[in-house]
Amino acid sequence: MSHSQSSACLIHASRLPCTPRTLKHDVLTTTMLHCGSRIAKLFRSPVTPPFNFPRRLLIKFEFSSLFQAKGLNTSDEESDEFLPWLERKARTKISSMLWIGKSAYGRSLFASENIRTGDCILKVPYSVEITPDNLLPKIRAILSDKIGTVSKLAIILLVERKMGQSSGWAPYICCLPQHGEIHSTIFWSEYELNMICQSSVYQETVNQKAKIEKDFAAVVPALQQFPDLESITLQDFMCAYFSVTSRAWESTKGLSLIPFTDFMNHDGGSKSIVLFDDDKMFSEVIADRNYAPGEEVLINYGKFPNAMLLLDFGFTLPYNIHDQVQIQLSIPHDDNLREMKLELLQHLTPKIKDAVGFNCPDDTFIIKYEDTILLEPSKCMEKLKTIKHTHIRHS
Ligand SMILES: C[S@@+](CC[C@H](N)C(=O)[O-])C[C@H]1O[C@@H](n2cnc3c(N)ncnc32)[C@H](O)[C@@H]1O
Repeated sequence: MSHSQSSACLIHASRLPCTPRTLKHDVLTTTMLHCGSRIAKLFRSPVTPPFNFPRRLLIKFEFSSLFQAKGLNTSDEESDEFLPWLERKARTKISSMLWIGKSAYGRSLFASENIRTGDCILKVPYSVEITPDNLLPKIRAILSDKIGTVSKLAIILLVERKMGQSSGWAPYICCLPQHGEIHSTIFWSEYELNMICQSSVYQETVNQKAKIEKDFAAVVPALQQFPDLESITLQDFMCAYFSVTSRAWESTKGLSLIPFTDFMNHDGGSKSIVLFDDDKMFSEVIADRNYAPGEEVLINYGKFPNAMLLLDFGFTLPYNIHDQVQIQLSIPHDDNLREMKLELLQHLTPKIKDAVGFNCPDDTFIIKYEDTILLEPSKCMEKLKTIKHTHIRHS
Protein backbone atom coordinates (compact mmCIF):
# COMPACT_ATOMS: atom_id res chain seq x y z
CA MET A 1 0.00 0.00 0.00
CA SER A 2 1.41 3.40 -0.91
CA HIS A 3 1.93 6.11 1.69
CA SER A 4 -0.91 8.22 0.29
CA GLN A 5 -3.31 5.27 0.43
CA SER A 6 -2.48 4.38 4.02
CA SER A 7 -2.96 7.95 5.21
CA ALA A 8 -6.33 8.02 3.44
CA CYS A 9 -7.33 4.97 5.51
CA LEU A 10 -6.34 6.69 8.74
CA ILE A 11 -8.35 9.77 7.88
CA HIS A 12 -11.39 7.60 7.20
CA ALA A 13 -10.78 5.75 10.45
CA SER A 14 -11.32 8.86 12.52
CA ARG A 15 -14.79 9.24 11.02
CA LEU A 16 -15.88 5.73 11.87
CA PRO A 17 -18.42 5.19 14.64
CA CYS A 18 -16.54 3.89 17.66
CA THR A 19 -19.24 3.25 20.27
CA PRO A 20 -20.59 -0.27 19.87
CA ARG A 21 -24.32 -0.52 20.45
CA THR A 22 -25.71 -3.23 22.71
CA LEU A 23 -29.03 -5.02 22.48
CA LYS A 24 -31.43 -5.07 25.42
CA HIS A 25 -31.92 -8.82 24.80
CA ASP A 26 -28.89 -10.53 23.42
CA VAL A 27 -30.81 -11.94 20.49
CA LEU A 28 -27.78 -13.74 19.14
CA THR A 29 -27.59 -15.98 22.18
CA THR A 30 -31.27 -16.91 22.08
CA THR A 31 -31.15 -20.61 21.21
CA MET A 32 -34.52 -20.78 19.50
CA LEU A 33 -33.67 -18.18 16.90
CA HIS A 34 -31.05 -18.34 14.25
CA CYS A 35 -29.84 -15.58 12.06
CA GLY A 36 -30.18 -15.46 8.35
CA SER A 37 -27.51 -14.28 6.02
CA ARG A 38 -27.77 -12.30 2.84
CA ILE A 39 -26.96 -14.58 -0.02
CA ALA A 40 -24.12 -12.50 -1.40
CA LYS A 41 -21.57 -14.42 0.62
CA LEU A 42 -23.01 -17.79 -0.35
CA PHE A 43 -23.08 -17.53 -4.10
CA ARG A 44 -19.55 -16.71 -5.11
CA SER A 45 -18.16 -18.12 -8.29
CA PRO A 46 -15.22 -20.46 -7.80
CA VAL A 47 -13.02 -18.64 -10.31
CA THR A 48 -11.04 -15.95 -8.63
CA PRO A 49 -9.28 -13.07 -10.08
CA PRO A 50 -6.85 -10.61 -8.50
CA PHE A 51 -8.55 -7.88 -6.58
CA ASN A 52 -6.67 -4.69 -7.23
CA PHE A 53 -8.74 -1.58 -6.83
CA PRO A 54 -7.37 0.93 -9.25
CA ARG A 55 -7.45 4.50 -8.00
CA ARG A 56 -10.19 5.35 -10.48
CA LEU A 57 -12.47 2.74 -8.89
CA LEU A 58 -11.87 4.18 -5.45
CA ILE A 59 -12.82 7.55 -6.86
CA LYS A 60 -16.02 6.05 -8.23
CA PHE A 61 -16.88 4.62 -4.82
CA GLU A 62 -16.24 7.90 -3.07
CA PHE A 63 -18.14 9.75 -5.78
CA SER A 64 -21.22 7.61 -5.23
CA SER A 65 -21.23 8.72 -1.62
CA LEU A 66 -21.90 12.28 -2.74
CA PHE A 67 -25.42 11.16 -3.55
CA GLN A 68 -26.01 9.68 -0.15
CA ALA A 69 -28.53 11.63 1.87
CA LYS A 70 -30.76 11.17 4.87
CA GLY A 71 -34.12 9.41 4.50
CA LEU A 72 -36.87 11.40 2.81
CA ASN A 73 -39.69 9.38 4.44
CA THR A 74 -42.48 10.53 2.08
CA SER A 75 -45.32 8.08 1.69
CA ASP A 76 -47.40 7.06 -1.32
CA GLU A 77 -50.77 5.37 -1.69
CA GLU A 78 -49.30 2.14 -3.07
CA SER A 79 -46.95 1.80 -0.08
CA ASP A 80 -49.75 2.65 2.39
CA GLU A 81 -51.72 -0.30 1.04
CA PHE A 82 -48.82 -2.75 1.14
CA LEU A 83 -48.68 -3.68 4.84
CA PRO A 84 -52.49 -4.09 5.25
CA TRP A 85 -52.43 -6.33 2.14
CA LEU A 86 -49.58 -8.46 3.55
CA GLU A 87 -51.24 -8.69 6.97
CA ARG A 88 -54.49 -9.86 5.34
CA LYS A 89 -52.52 -12.47 3.39
CA ALA A 90 -50.66 -13.56 6.53
CA ARG A 91 -53.83 -13.35 8.70
CA THR A 92 -51.75 -11.76 11.44
CA LYS A 93 -50.20 -8.47 12.52
CA ILE A 94 -46.74 -8.00 11.05
CA SER A 95 -45.75 -4.61 12.42
CA SER A 96 -47.35 -1.69 14.20
CA MET A 97 -44.09 0.20 14.58
CA LEU A 98 -43.07 0.68 10.97
CA TRP A 99 -44.41 2.28 7.85
CA ILE A 100 -43.11 2.27 4.28
CA GLY A 101 -41.70 5.48 2.93
CA LYS A 102 -39.27 6.72 0.34
CA SER A 103 -35.65 7.23 1.18
CA ALA A 104 -32.65 8.38 -0.81
CA TYR A 105 -32.12 4.67 -1.57
CA GLY A 106 -35.61 3.76 -2.74
CA ARG A 107 -38.30 2.37 -0.46
CA SER A 108 -37.43 2.03 3.17
CA LEU A 109 -39.04 1.41 6.55
CA PHE A 110 -39.53 4.26 9.04
CA ALA A 111 -40.49 4.30 12.71
CA SER A 112 -44.17 5.17 13.18
CA GLU A 113 -43.74 5.47 16.95
CA ASN A 114 -40.94 5.49 19.50
CA ILE A 115 -38.93 2.28 19.12
CA ARG A 116 -36.75 1.10 21.96
CA THR A 117 -33.64 -1.06 21.81
CA GLY A 118 -34.71 -4.71 21.96
CA ASP A 119 -38.24 -4.13 20.58
CA CYS A 120 -39.39 -6.65 18.02
CA ILE A 121 -40.22 -4.32 15.14
CA LEU A 122 -41.62 -6.82 12.66
CA LYS A 123 -42.62 -10.47 12.49
CA VAL A 124 -43.27 -12.07 9.11
CA PRO A 125 -44.80 -15.58 9.08
CA TYR A 126 -43.13 -18.10 6.80
CA SER A 127 -46.48 -18.48 5.00
CA VAL A 128 -45.97 -15.11 3.28
CA GLU A 129 -42.31 -15.62 2.41
CA ILE A 130 -41.43 -16.74 -1.11
CA THR A 131 -39.26 -19.84 -1.30
CA PRO A 132 -38.42 -22.23 -4.16
CA ASP A 133 -41.43 -24.29 -2.94
CA ASN A 134 -43.64 -21.62 -4.51
CA LEU A 135 -42.50 -22.73 -7.95
CA LEU A 136 -45.49 -24.00 -9.94
CA PRO A 137 -45.31 -27.83 -9.95
CA LYS A 138 -45.79 -27.93 -13.73
CA ILE A 139 -42.67 -25.75 -14.17
CA ARG A 140 -40.67 -27.55 -11.52
CA ALA A 141 -41.41 -30.85 -13.20
CA ILE A 142 -39.63 -29.84 -16.39
CA LEU A 143 -36.79 -27.77 -14.91
CA SER A 144 -33.32 -29.26 -15.09
CA ASP A 145 -31.90 -30.41 -11.74
CA LYS A 146 -28.96 -28.11 -12.37
CA ILE A 147 -31.05 -24.99 -11.87
CA GLY A 148 -30.01 -23.35 -8.59
CA THR A 149 -32.25 -21.76 -5.98
CA VAL A 150 -31.53 -18.18 -7.07
CA SER A 151 -32.75 -19.01 -10.57
CA LYS A 152 -35.78 -20.84 -9.20
CA LEU A 153 -36.79 -17.79 -7.16
CA ALA A 154 -36.14 -15.60 -10.22
CA ILE A 155 -38.55 -17.77 -12.26
CA ILE A 156 -41.20 -17.46 -9.55
CA LEU A 157 -40.93 -13.66 -9.69
CA LEU A 158 -41.15 -13.70 -13.51
CA VAL A 159 -44.19 -15.99 -13.53
CA GLU A 160 -45.97 -13.84 -10.95
CA ARG A 161 -45.13 -10.69 -12.89
CA LYS A 162 -46.58 -12.21 -16.07
CA MET A 163 -49.81 -12.92 -14.17
CA GLY A 164 -50.21 -9.17 -13.53
CA GLN A 165 -53.03 -8.21 -11.17
CA SER A 166 -54.29 -11.80 -10.99
CA SER A 167 -51.10 -12.80 -9.14
CA GLY A 168 -51.53 -13.36 -5.42
CA TRP A 169 -48.24 -11.48 -5.00
CA ALA A 170 -49.04 -8.53 -7.32
CA PRO A 171 -48.59 -5.75 -4.70
CA TYR A 172 -45.14 -7.16 -3.88
CA ILE A 173 -44.03 -7.87 -7.44
CA CYS A 174 -44.70 -4.30 -8.54
CA CYS A 175 -42.30 -3.05 -5.83
CA LEU A 176 -39.33 -4.98 -7.21
CA PRO A 177 -36.63 -3.10 -9.13
CA GLN A 178 -36.85 -2.88 -12.90
CA HIS A 179 -34.19 -2.53 -15.55
CA GLY A 180 -32.88 1.05 -15.44
CA GLU A 181 -33.24 1.23 -11.65
CA ILE A 182 -30.50 -1.33 -10.97
CA HIS A 183 -26.90 -0.22 -10.49
CA SER A 184 -25.20 -3.60 -10.10
CA THR A 185 -22.19 -4.00 -12.36
CA ILE A 186 -24.04 -6.80 -14.20
CA PHE A 187 -26.03 -3.98 -15.83
CA TRP A 188 -23.07 -1.73 -16.61
CA SER A 189 -22.27 -1.06 -20.25
CA GLU A 190 -19.08 -2.42 -21.76
CA TYR A 191 -17.65 1.11 -21.67
CA GLU A 192 -18.40 1.45 -17.95
CA LEU A 193 -17.07 -2.01 -17.16
CA ASN A 194 -13.84 -1.28 -18.99
CA MET A 195 -13.18 1.47 -16.47
CA ILE A 196 -12.89 -1.18 -13.74
CA CYS A 197 -11.24 -3.89 -15.82
CA GLN A 198 -8.27 -4.20 -13.44
CA SER A 199 -10.42 -4.95 -10.42
CA SER A 200 -11.85 -8.28 -9.41
CA VAL A 201 -15.35 -6.76 -9.51
CA TYR A 202 -14.85 -6.71 -13.25
CA GLN A 203 -13.96 -10.41 -13.43
CA GLU A 204 -16.69 -11.38 -10.96
CA THR A 205 -19.20 -9.43 -13.05
CA VAL A 206 -18.11 -11.30 -16.16
CA ASN A 207 -18.41 -14.60 -14.26
CA GLN A 208 -21.80 -13.67 -12.81
CA LYS A 209 -23.18 -12.64 -16.21
CA ALA A 210 -21.91 -15.89 -17.75
CA LYS A 211 -23.62 -17.85 -14.96
CA ILE A 212 -26.91 -16.01 -15.44
CA GLU A 213 -26.75 -16.59 -19.22
CA LYS A 214 -26.05 -20.28 -18.68
CA ASP A 215 -28.94 -20.60 -16.21
CA PHE A 216 -31.24 -18.74 -18.58
CA ALA A 217 -30.30 -21.06 -21.45
CA ALA A 218 -31.19 -24.01 -19.20
CA VAL A 219 -34.49 -22.41 -18.17
CA VAL A 220 -35.69 -21.39 -21.66
CA PRO A 221 -36.82 -24.88 -22.77
CA ALA A 222 -39.06 -25.04 -19.68
CA LEU A 223 -40.46 -21.54 -20.24
CA GLN A 224 -41.19 -22.34 -23.90
CA GLN A 225 -43.72 -24.94 -22.80
CA PHE A 226 -45.95 -22.12 -21.58
CA PRO A 227 -47.24 -19.57 -24.13
CA ASP A 228 -47.47 -16.84 -21.44
CA LEU A 229 -43.83 -17.27 -20.46
CA GLU A 230 -42.03 -17.76 -23.75
CA SER A 231 -41.60 -14.00 -24.28
CA ILE A 232 -39.40 -13.73 -21.15
CA THR A 233 -36.03 -12.32 -22.20
CA LEU A 234 -32.53 -12.67 -20.79
CA GLN A 235 -32.82 -9.09 -19.55
CA ASP A 236 -36.05 -9.93 -17.66
CA PHE A 237 -34.27 -12.92 -16.15
CA MET A 238 -31.27 -10.78 -15.13
CA CYS A 239 -33.55 -8.27 -13.37
CA ALA A 240 -35.34 -11.05 -11.51
CA TYR A 241 -32.00 -12.66 -10.65
CA PHE A 242 -30.78 -9.34 -9.22
CA SER A 243 -34.00 -8.99 -7.20
CA VAL A 244 -33.12 -12.30 -5.58
CA THR A 245 -29.41 -11.61 -4.93
CA SER A 246 -30.21 -8.19 -3.46
CA ARG A 247 -33.27 -9.15 -1.40
CA ALA A 248 -33.26 -12.83 -0.39
CA TRP A 249 -32.05 -14.28 2.91
CA GLU A 250 -30.52 -17.68 3.48
CA SER A 251 -31.59 -19.62 6.57
CA THR A 252 -31.91 -23.25 7.63
CA LYS A 253 -35.08 -23.45 5.58
CA GLY A 254 -33.20 -22.33 2.48
CA LEU A 255 -33.42 -19.18 0.43
CA SER A 256 -36.42 -16.90 0.87
CA LEU A 257 -37.77 -13.53 -0.13
CA ILE A 258 -39.38 -11.83 2.84
CA PRO A 259 -41.83 -9.14 1.74
CA PHE A 260 -41.80 -5.98 3.89
CA THR A 261 -38.54 -6.99 5.64
CA ASP A 262 -36.80 -6.58 2.30
CA PHE A 263 -37.79 -2.90 2.22
CA MET A 264 -35.15 -2.29 4.88
CA ASN A 265 -31.98 -0.59 3.75
CA HIS A 266 -28.48 -1.46 4.90
CA ASP A 267 -26.36 0.21 7.55
CA GLY A 268 -22.94 -1.39 8.05
CA GLY A 269 -22.91 -0.17 11.68
CA SER A 270 -26.29 -1.66 12.61
CA LYS A 271 -26.47 -4.75 14.79
CA SER A 272 -30.00 -5.64 13.67
CA ILE A 273 -30.24 -8.69 11.48
CA VAL A 274 -33.05 -10.94 10.33
CA LEU A 275 -33.70 -13.81 12.76
CA PHE A 276 -35.60 -16.99 12.00
CA ASP A 277 -37.77 -18.92 14.45
CA ASP A 278 -38.30 -22.35 12.89
CA ASP A 279 -40.58 -23.51 15.73
CA LYS A 280 -43.00 -20.62 15.48
CA MET A 281 -42.37 -20.30 11.74
CA PHE A 282 -41.70 -16.60 11.40
CA SER A 283 -38.77 -14.31 10.78
CA GLU A 284 -38.28 -11.20 12.85
CA VAL A 285 -36.12 -8.15 13.38
CA ILE A 286 -35.17 -6.72 16.79
CA ALA A 287 -34.22 -3.04 17.08
CA ASP A 288 -30.56 -2.53 18.03
CA ARG A 289 -31.16 1.04 19.19
CA ASN A 290 -33.87 3.58 19.95
CA TYR A 291 -35.61 5.27 17.03
CA ALA A 292 -37.75 8.38 17.17
CA PRO A 293 -40.96 8.49 15.07
CA GLY A 294 -40.13 9.27 11.43
CA GLU A 295 -36.55 7.95 11.62
CA GLU A 296 -35.42 5.49 8.96
CA VAL A 297 -34.92 2.04 10.49
CA LEU A 298 -31.95 0.16 9.08
CA ILE A 299 -30.54 -3.33 9.35
CA ASN A 300 -27.22 -4.96 8.59
CA TYR A 301 -27.06 -7.11 5.46
CA GLY A 302 -23.68 -8.56 6.46
CA LYS A 303 -19.97 -7.78 6.55
CA PHE A 304 -19.64 -7.07 2.86
CA PRO A 305 -16.81 -5.17 1.18
CA ASN A 306 -17.85 -2.55 -1.35
CA ALA A 307 -17.00 -4.75 -4.33
CA MET A 308 -19.57 -7.29 -3.21
CA LEU A 309 -22.15 -4.66 -2.29
CA LEU A 310 -21.75 -3.21 -5.76
CA LEU A 311 -22.11 -6.51 -7.61
CA ASP A 312 -24.93 -8.04 -5.59
CA PHE A 313 -26.79 -5.00 -4.26
CA GLY A 314 -25.85 -2.20 -6.67
CA PHE A 315 -24.46 0.28 -4.14
CA THR A 316 -21.32 1.03 -2.14
CA LEU A 317 -20.73 2.64 1.24
CA PRO A 318 -18.53 5.72 1.61
CA TYR A 319 -16.92 4.42 4.83
CA ASN A 320 -17.11 0.68 4.83
CA ILE A 321 -15.09 -0.95 7.62
CA HIS A 322 -15.40 -4.30 5.84
CA ASP A 323 -13.81 -2.98 2.71
CA GLN A 324 -10.71 -4.74 1.54
CA VAL A 325 -8.30 -4.99 -1.35
CA GLN A 326 -6.92 -8.20 -2.74
CA ILE A 327 -3.42 -7.92 -4.08
CA GLN A 328 -2.03 -10.68 -6.25
CA LEU A 329 1.74 -10.98 -6.33
CA SER A 330 1.78 -13.43 -9.25
CA ILE A 331 4.65 -15.53 -7.88
CA PRO A 332 5.78 -17.73 -10.79
CA HIS A 333 5.44 -21.47 -10.18
CA ASP A 334 9.10 -22.01 -11.18
CA ASP A 335 10.31 -19.42 -8.65
CA ASN A 336 12.68 -21.29 -6.26
CA LEU A 337 11.51 -19.09 -3.41
CA ARG A 338 7.78 -19.48 -4.19
CA GLU A 339 7.02 -21.63 -1.12
CA MET A 340 8.88 -19.27 1.17
CA LYS A 341 7.17 -16.25 -0.31
CA LEU A 342 3.75 -17.88 0.06
CA GLU A 343 4.56 -18.71 3.67
CA LEU A 344 5.59 -15.13 4.28
CA LEU A 345 2.27 -14.02 2.90
CA GLN A 346 0.46 -16.32 5.32
CA HIS A 347 2.40 -14.74 8.22
CA LEU A 348 1.60 -11.27 7.06
CA THR A 349 -2.06 -11.90 6.47
CA PRO A 350 -3.17 -14.53 8.99
CA LYS A 351 -6.76 -13.37 8.73
CA ILE A 352 -7.01 -14.10 5.04
CA LYS A 353 -9.44 -16.97 5.69
CA ASP A 354 -11.83 -14.64 7.54
CA ALA A 355 -12.12 -12.36 4.59
CA VAL A 356 -15.59 -12.21 3.12
CA GLY A 357 -15.50 -11.83 -0.58
CA PHE A 358 -14.39 -13.31 -3.78
CA ASN A 359 -12.22 -16.41 -3.50
CA CYS A 360 -8.58 -15.81 -4.25
CA PRO A 361 -5.49 -17.75 -5.32
CA ASP A 362 -2.62 -18.63 -2.94
CA ASP A 363 -0.36 -15.80 -4.04
CA THR A 364 -2.97 -13.20 -3.20
CA PHE A 365 -3.27 -11.34 0.04
CA ILE A 366 -6.06 -9.24 1.38
CA ILE A 367 -5.71 -5.96 3.17
CA LYS A 368 -8.82 -5.34 5.18
CA TYR A 369 -9.78 -1.78 5.91
CA GLU A 370 -10.50 -2.60 9.57
CA ASP A 371 -6.99 -4.05 9.92
CA THR A 372 -5.38 -0.93 8.51
CA ILE A 373 -7.28 1.11 11.10
CA LEU A 374 -5.74 -0.95 13.88
CA LEU A 375 -2.34 -1.32 12.29
CA GLU A 376 0.52 0.18 14.27
CA PRO A 377 3.40 0.77 11.86
CA SER A 378 6.12 -0.01 14.46
CA LYS A 379 4.49 -3.37 15.36
CA CYS A 380 4.15 -4.20 11.69
CA MET A 381 7.85 -3.54 11.08
CA GLU A 382 8.76 -5.67 14.11
CA LYS A 383 6.70 -8.53 12.74
CA LEU A 384 8.30 -8.22 9.33
CA LYS A 385 11.80 -8.32 10.86
CA THR A 386 10.93 -11.44 12.91
CA ILE A 387 9.67 -13.24 9.84
CA LYS A 388 12.72 -12.20 7.84
CA HIS A 389 15.13 -13.45 10.54
CA THR A 390 13.27 -16.72 10.94
CA HIS A 391 13.60 -17.35 7.24
CA ILE A 392 17.26 -16.40 7.09
CA ARG A 393 18.02 -18.82 9.97
CA HIS A 394 16.08 -21.62 8.28
CA SER A 395 17.55 -21.21 4.83
C1 LIG B 1 -33.32 -5.20 0.17
S1 LIG B 1 -33.54 -3.85 -0.88
C2 LIG B 1 -33.99 -2.57 0.22
C3 LIG B 1 -35.25 -1.83 -0.23
C4 LIG B 1 -35.09 -0.99 -1.45
N1 LIG B 1 -34.56 0.32 -1.09
C5 LIG B 1 -36.39 -0.83 -2.22
O1 LIG B 1 -36.60 0.24 -2.80
O2 LIG B 1 -37.17 -1.78 -2.31
C6 LIG B 1 -31.87 -3.54 -1.27
C7 LIG B 1 -31.67 -2.37 -2.20
O3 LIG B 1 -31.85 -1.13 -1.51
C8 LIG B 1 -30.85 -0.18 -1.87
N2 LIG B 1 -30.02 0.08 -0.68
C9 LIG B 1 -30.11 -0.54 0.52
N3 LIG B 1 -29.24 -0.02 1.40
C10 LIG B 1 -28.57 0.95 0.76
C11 LIG B 1 -27.52 1.84 1.14
N4 LIG B 1 -27.00 1.86 2.36
N5 LIG B 1 -27.06 2.70 0.20
C12 LIG B 1 -27.56 2.71 -1.04
N6 LIG B 1 -28.56 1.88 -1.47
C13 LIG B 1 -29.06 1.02 -0.58
C14 LIG B 1 -30.06 -0.84 -3.01
O4 LIG B 1 -30.66 -0.45 -4.21
C15 LIG B 1 -30.27 -2.32 -2.76
O5 LIG B 1 -30.16 -3.10 -3.94
